[in-house]
Amino acid sequence: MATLETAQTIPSEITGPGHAEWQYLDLMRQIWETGSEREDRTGIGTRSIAGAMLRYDLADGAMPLLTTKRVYWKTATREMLWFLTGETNIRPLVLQGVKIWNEWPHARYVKETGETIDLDAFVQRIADDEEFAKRWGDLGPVYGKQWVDWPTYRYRKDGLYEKGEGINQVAQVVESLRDNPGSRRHIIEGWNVAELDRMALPPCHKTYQFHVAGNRLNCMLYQRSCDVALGLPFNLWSAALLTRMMAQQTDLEPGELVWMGGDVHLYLNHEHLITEQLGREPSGNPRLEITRKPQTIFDYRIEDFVVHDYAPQPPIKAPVAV
Ligand SMILES: Nc1nc(=O)c2c([nH]1)NC[C@@H]1CN(c3ccc(C(=O)N[C@@H](CCC(=O)O)C(=O)O)cc3)CN21
Ligand SMILES: O=c1ccn([C@H]2C[C@H](O)[C@@H](COP(=O)(O)O)O2)c(=O)[nH]1
Repeated sequence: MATLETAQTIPSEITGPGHAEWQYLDLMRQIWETGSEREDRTGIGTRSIAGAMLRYDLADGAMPLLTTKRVYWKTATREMLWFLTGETNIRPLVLQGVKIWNEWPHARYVKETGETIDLDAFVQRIADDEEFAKRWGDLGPVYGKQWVDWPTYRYRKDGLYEKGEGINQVAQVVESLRDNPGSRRHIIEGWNVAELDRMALPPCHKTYQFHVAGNRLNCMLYQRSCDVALGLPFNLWSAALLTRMMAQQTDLEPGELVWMGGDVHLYLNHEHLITEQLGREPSGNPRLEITRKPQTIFDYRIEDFVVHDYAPQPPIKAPVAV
């Protein structure tokens, strides 16, 4: 009875033309129809536009989780928890069955050793052989490292310098949100200019800024480069997830997620995905429940997250551009 009543009273803004997911689908259509075609680093080619913004209200557990294809939110959540550990080796992800970062270490291994090992065999070796993983599974000082252990240097009297203590930006932002909510400096930055050349990929979701409005916590993410078909569904989920965890830790209510993209593109070999997905309509309103309040932002576990009301349309597979 209660369910039926709820179903009948859902306002049209939520299920109909005003569904928040149309922002994503409209962006996809706009890029495909008007984007400028260009060659890109991966050699695949994209259609691309400069600058875009998406806004999602996170009140009442709402999440920007796409319903027009299945998004593997647990995979994205495991990746976020991995960032928060400061880890940059893919082995912990591999051991949890998360495959999204495998292509990059594999490509480096093949390039540097000249050995022709296929991706699955390489990944199996990362899982089985800790020493091998240490040597070949690292992505360099990517997100996790910069977020929780941004390197510093101390200058000595003799003119040389030595390593200082790393900076935990995530912990600092939790503190500043608690102690100085009105600050305009609640920023987590991944773009460490001096270390870009050692990263497998320079950060895409590079700048997170938090904003406290009353008792609500808003988050703005600037993403310099965005693979709209494969990356963005993950990036939206993860940014909203981080916002929710931050809000819980600072006793604030989740507010709005404002996503801003720089080079926002679709890969030319994703045409089948795009055509299929643009023929679908969003439906339903998935919600995230966090079942426990951990001691700190670094103590969340995958079991703490439960998604309700997620009945997506089928997944649409597409190759990732390496
Ligand atoms: N070209 C490109 N696009 C990206 O989105 C991307 C990169 N490179 N490099 C670094 C990370 C890795 N990311 C990835 C990589 C693969 C998938 C992917 O294949 N997703 C599939 C299956 C996911 C799964 O099996 O769990 C999907 O259908 O979403 C998504 C994000 C996001 N990033
Ligand atoms: O979280 C992510 C990580 C990566 N991407 C995409 C964006 C681009 O298509 C590539 C990165 O290539 P660059 O040449 O370094 O821009 O990966 C994403 O969308 N989200």
